[in-house]
Amino acid sequence: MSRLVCVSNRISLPRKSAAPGGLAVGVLSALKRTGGLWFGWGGDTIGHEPGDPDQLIRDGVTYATIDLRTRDFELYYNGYSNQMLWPLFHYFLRGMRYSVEERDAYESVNRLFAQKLLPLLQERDLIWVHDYHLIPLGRQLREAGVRRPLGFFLHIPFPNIEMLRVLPTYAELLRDLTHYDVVGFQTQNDLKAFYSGIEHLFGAEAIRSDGRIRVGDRVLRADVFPIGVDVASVQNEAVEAMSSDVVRRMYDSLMGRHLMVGVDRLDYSKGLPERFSAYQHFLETYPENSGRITYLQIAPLSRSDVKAYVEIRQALEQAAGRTNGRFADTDWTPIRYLNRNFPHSTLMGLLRSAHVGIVTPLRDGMNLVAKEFVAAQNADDPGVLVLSTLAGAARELNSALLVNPYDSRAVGHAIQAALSMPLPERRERHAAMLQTLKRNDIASWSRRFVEALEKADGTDTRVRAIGNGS
Ligand SMILES: O=P(O)(O)OC[C@H]1O[C@H](O[C@H]2O[C@H](CO)[C@@H](O)[C@H](O)[C@H]2O)[C@H](O)[C@@H](O)[C@@H]1O
Ligand SMILES: O=c1ccn([C@@H]2O[C@H](COP(=O)(O)OP(=O)(O)O)[C@@H](O)[C@H]2O)c(=O)[nH]1
Repeated sequence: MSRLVCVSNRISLPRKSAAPGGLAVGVLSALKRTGGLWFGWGGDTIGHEPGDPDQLIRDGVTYATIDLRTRDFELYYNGYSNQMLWPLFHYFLRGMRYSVEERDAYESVNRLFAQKLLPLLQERDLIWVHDYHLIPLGRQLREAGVRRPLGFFLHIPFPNIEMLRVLPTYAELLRDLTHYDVVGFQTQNDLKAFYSGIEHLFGAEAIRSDGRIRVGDRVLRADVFPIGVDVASVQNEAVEAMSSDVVRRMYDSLMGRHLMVGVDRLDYSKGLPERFSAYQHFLETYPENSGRITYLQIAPLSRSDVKAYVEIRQALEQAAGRTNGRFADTDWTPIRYLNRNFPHSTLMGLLRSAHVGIVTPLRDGMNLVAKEFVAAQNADDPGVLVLSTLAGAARELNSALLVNPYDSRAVGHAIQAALSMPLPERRERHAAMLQTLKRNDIASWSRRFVEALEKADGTDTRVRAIGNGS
């Protein structure tokens, strides 16, 4: 029997409320199914010298955390990961900057992760590395002698070679990815973009007719593994949260108005200023909605030390203030804008209470909130999802009202269409999306990826599954 080892920059410890990020939600669900080890940065402390990992065991999952030095946090996390790779991979060249010092810190923090992880590894482990912070980790582990199957999953979009080439070290990045046995992406588009890079660097002959990639004596599998949600658990959370104090108070405060909800980390890729403009456009074009709709935007702060995130925060405060200043009445506030995070279960209740779920990122790897909105609905009287075509989730949720997030007029129209959609159409769209979500849920995401890793191993290494989840 093998053990699953997940590695990610940030991990979500069970004693804390879940970190507001899809990666943490997804990895935790995967590990709860199979058991295993989750290794990474504890997520909220910096400044300590990284020693031996702290370990905590809960329900078959071992959480092993290390600290990050302040300088590493600055250069590796705020710098290279979030001011170079994040904007580049989301096609925002404007917010991007390259620094050799940050690139070196990225490399050395990956080496630190490899060094601290190595003593925890066991003979039959399957190792699954997550996301852009840790691309070089596979090579580092190979250099340290690890021969076990190594998988990598990218939670964010992968840029086409014409965009990737902007990165001075794009060739190293592509080469690093070839040290894994399985490389997974959210969508077919991301996979195609990866192939464009492989072809550019190694020639078309590196891509075999079965889609596998051959580089030197290594053959790897690249494929699409769209992350999903635990539909039953979201539904249960949502139903239970409806009677919680927070959701009831919010519901009562609506006084019968329609509710539109958005939930996004405060990140420029989520398209919040454009969404606020679209809402303003909607209020101007359809004035009959004045006083009859409340837009609740939950936007927990994220990466607050990075300049672009400070700027977006200021811009949004002003935009929300402008809309409320212009349209509010003595008994009505058009936008309720909250910079705080909520427990996952409470959020599911808020999503269930909404007539409209608004998810309009300018670019997003997947967007789990879009999937959770659908899963949380009452199937007899479901709300309507307005979804950006530029979110990975749009590939599967094609019965949502799909919009271009830059087109504020179209988004405004979609909000109006959502509010006036007849019940039979709402049910039909919701049923189609729910079926897709059930077919491709979080368990099938992790099962498919782990099976691909097992095949890479070639021996009987099947991962132990806890309970009867799989
Ligand atoms: O850890 P942070 O810097 O606070 O950021 C939170 C996470 O954001 C990103 O999430 C991505 O993964 C989701 C699940 O696959 C996906 O739905 C979403 O589109 C992505 O943006 C980031 O990729 C994670 O590494 C962060 O932990
Ligand atoms: O206050 C919050 C805000 C978000 N989330 C969760 O964080 C995840 C966000 O994932 P998504 O893929 O939508 O975006 P990301 O933040 O990872 O880019 C979803 O599961 C949300 O339900 C949460 O639990 N509490």
